[in-house]
Amino acid sequence: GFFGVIERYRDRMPMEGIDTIVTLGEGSTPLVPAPVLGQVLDAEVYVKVEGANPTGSFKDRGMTMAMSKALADGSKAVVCASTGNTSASASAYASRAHMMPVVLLPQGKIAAGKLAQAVVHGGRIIQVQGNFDDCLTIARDLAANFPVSLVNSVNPYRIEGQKTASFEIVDCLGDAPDIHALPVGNAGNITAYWKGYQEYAADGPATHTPRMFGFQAAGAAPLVLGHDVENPETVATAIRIGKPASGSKALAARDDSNGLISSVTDEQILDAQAFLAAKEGIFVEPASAAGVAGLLALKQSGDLPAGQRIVITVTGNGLKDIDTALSRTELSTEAVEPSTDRVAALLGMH
Ligand SMILES: Cc1ncc(COP(=O)(O)O)c(/C=C/C(=O)C(=O)O)c1O
Repeated sequence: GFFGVIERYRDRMPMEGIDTIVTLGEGSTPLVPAPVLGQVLDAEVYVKVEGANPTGSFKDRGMTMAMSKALADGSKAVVCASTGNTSASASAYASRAHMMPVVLLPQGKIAAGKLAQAVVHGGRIIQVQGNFDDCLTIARDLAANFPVSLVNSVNPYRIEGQKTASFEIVDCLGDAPDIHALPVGNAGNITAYWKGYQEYAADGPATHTPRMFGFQAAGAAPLVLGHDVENPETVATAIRIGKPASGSKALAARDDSNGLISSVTDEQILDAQAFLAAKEGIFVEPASAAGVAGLLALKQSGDLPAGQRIVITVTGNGLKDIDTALSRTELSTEAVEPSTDRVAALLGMH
């Protein structure tokens, strides 16, 4: 029947005090084999397509839990800072729960698709003249001083919901992969995956945990540099974050899993986005391709062991940010009068 991630993994979720589930049927997303990418990486590669969630990103997994808890707490409004996908998801799930979404966005740095989502769901949208980190500081202050629930990934219920992606991967593959690669911004998602894999290895069907490979954009890589980045810059606006709220947890996931957190350039990110679309038929927004870009770079430098089973999470749907995707496309469209012969001729069909 109609179910989301809470119903599917209810016995592993903190349901205390929650009796109404706010859900849009999130989760159960495709785990797509990527043979072309596997060939290049000399690995067995699967892509976890999180853009297939109801609002087009992995945030929905966390939002169903955070919104259900906010409803249980009697909140009338929720607040979040966002680079776009959290606000899109919070707006949808808050509307579903008849709560007022308040979203704080870095002025002028949000992809059009994501802004459109917050607008149509009727969120109170405030563009802050600063970056995501400034927005998060304000959101946390508001939640601390006013009766609104904070639904950023510092909210543990977000992490609880997002860990379900690891469960799905293990349930599908029969065990954990050797390596799990994904983008890292505010670092909630890598924290959630690691938690899920640990839980499933402790008392679930997994016999081991994977190495966590996180990738940041070179212009927004505080976890690689070892210090905050005051003015993060990247075309991958979703991960244009300089002070990751879950940074210490991400470093723990890296160390405890014998993994790594590295950075990739905007060029590498956009090349990976184009590769995925052209060679595997998977269209993701720029930040989502950071994991693919990172693995390609590791292979290039001889730092990727061969023959591994690798899962790469691509975090958001390509439709969120079509301007960036189209900004580089060499392929031009062709116009022709309405005649089959003309079209056939254009296509070289004789
Ligand atoms: C497409 C996409 N890919 C990767 C990330 C990084 O995840 P985290 O490391 O858990 O932050 C985000 C994050 C977005 C926000 O932080 C927000 O929407 O406010 C994203 O939208």
